[in-house]
Amino acid sequence: MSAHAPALEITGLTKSFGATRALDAVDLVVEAGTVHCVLGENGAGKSTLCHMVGGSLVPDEGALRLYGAPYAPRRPADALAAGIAMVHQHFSLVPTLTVGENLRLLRLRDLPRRVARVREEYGLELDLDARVAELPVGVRQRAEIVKALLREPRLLVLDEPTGVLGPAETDALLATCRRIAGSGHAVVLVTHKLGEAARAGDAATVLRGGRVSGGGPLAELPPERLVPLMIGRPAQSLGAGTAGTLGLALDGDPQAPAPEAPCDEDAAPAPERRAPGRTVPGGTEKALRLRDVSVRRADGTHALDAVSLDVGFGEIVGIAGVEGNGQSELMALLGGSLTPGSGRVELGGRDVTRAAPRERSGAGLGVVPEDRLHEGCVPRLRVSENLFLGRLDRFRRYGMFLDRRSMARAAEVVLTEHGIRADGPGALMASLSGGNQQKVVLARELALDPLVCLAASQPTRGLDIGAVGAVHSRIRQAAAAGTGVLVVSSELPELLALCDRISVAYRGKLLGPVDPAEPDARERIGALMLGAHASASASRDENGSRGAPPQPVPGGEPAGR
Ligand SMILES: Nc1ncnc2c1ncn2[C@@H]1O[C@H](COP(=O)(O)OP(=O)(O)OP(=O)(O)O)[C@@H](O)[C@H]1O
Repeated sequence: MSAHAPALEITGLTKSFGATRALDAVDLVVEAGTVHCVLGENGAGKSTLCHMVGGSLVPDEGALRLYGAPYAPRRPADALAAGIAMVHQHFSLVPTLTVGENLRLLRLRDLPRRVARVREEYGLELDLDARVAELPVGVRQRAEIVKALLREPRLLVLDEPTGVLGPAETDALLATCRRIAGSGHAVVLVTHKLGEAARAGDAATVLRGGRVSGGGPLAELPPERLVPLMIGRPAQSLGAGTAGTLGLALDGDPQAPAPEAPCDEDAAPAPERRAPGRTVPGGTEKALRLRDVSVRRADGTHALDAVSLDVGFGEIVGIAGVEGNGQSELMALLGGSLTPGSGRVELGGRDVTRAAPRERSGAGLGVVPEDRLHEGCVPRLRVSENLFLGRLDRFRRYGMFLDRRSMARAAEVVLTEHGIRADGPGALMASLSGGNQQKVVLARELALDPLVCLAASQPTRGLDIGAVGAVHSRIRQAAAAGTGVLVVSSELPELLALCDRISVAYRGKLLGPVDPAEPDARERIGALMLGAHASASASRDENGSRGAPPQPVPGGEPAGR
């Protein structure tokens, strides 16, 4: 190892998958003692690059050097042996085991000491006895990060680690990155959030269509310069709501007209903020109604505790809250994978409490789950099949044969409309980049006919800065057409920009609601997230009935724990 050699030096890295050139002669230098951000739109090649550094993919061409020495990993074990730890977009923990059992699989010496060190040094807490399958994705992600840090790596590669983390966890992780860099090691951080890059990064490389479109020290790359490198249009073309969701403060006019080049947002124009309270006549019926719904966990604690919630036709209702306060169970309940112990779920006045998932989507309940790869799509099926999952009968001839050609044609239209990058409708879902998989699931659920209610968890998680605005526009359009929309999000700016009202999940209850138009909405939601009841009305539940007011606590622990 040479004293001044870069931590990682990549030259001419090239990788193709069939006809898709995912990376094309990419050069990148990560200096030791720095955090290097890799930025770029969905499908730009960021994960492919991480996989090659981590040894799970072998380049077609190009070379890597690690701290000055040639480095050519053929498998993940080679990367581990070289002192590289990876946190990928998709989870690697075994879901049926506990967190502790998963960590023991690493066969590291001194495991308890290492766990204690990571806890103390980085402030990353973990319940070692919790079963991974029962953890919210944010906590699972934290476990993945702890697992990587236990190896005390000299290069840490994080592929979009903060998407599933709450604000406090994100802060802790970014501080962790800085600490690793401060100790002379290096971090490669893939993110869509320019605010995070600016806070934690020293330098950046931007990829576009598999090539390097620019880069340099982040001090010299303000958003005005980075955004065009990433998406080929100016930063001002992103609306203020989109910018907020991405943790990006934009100078200048956020409502500046979009450029002439076609883009996702052009395909779905909509105002940045909708008029509140718009409803479609529907009598007293609601698009979605939950009444006194309770769900218990295996240990007997309440994941949902007598929750009542109404989503009117044409209304966008947000659910904020620290992850682990019942949001996952609420989504599982709406998707039909969880049946409540008591209570009732109605869709447009129809009882769907015990309806199977297929029956629900047939009745007009669109669900975008938080873990779309495992719950929202079938990775081994084609993109076209995933787009029309549950509605394949539409393409049957004589009641049995699938007309694949007309299905592919219909899928092509959706891919273009939603700006989904895939090697055609026949590509396997597993071959799409994470952001493009997300777009497929959203496109499918938005296309339900009828669409009475759309329940979406973290709808813009993992999407690039161009796609976030397009998804917000589509959600507003669906509401304008009369669909009731429920958005569960850990991004408060996203909820404030989109919703007519916001409730807060806290220990299995829904507190509020809060009107996002109120000047102190952000503070009130923040207080409710910590269990405080910001005002007398805020401690009413969604029915207007008063529940037992929660006691303020120093931190939003998971429900019932
Ligand atoms: N195993 C594979 N088979 C076929 N194509 C693939 C495979 N893996 C990646 N690709 C393609 O390579 C391109 C780059 O994908 P990659 O996952 O690296 O993008 P990304 O920048 O990480 O995107 P995102 O921000 O959405 O995660 C995409 O067009 C993707 O469809």
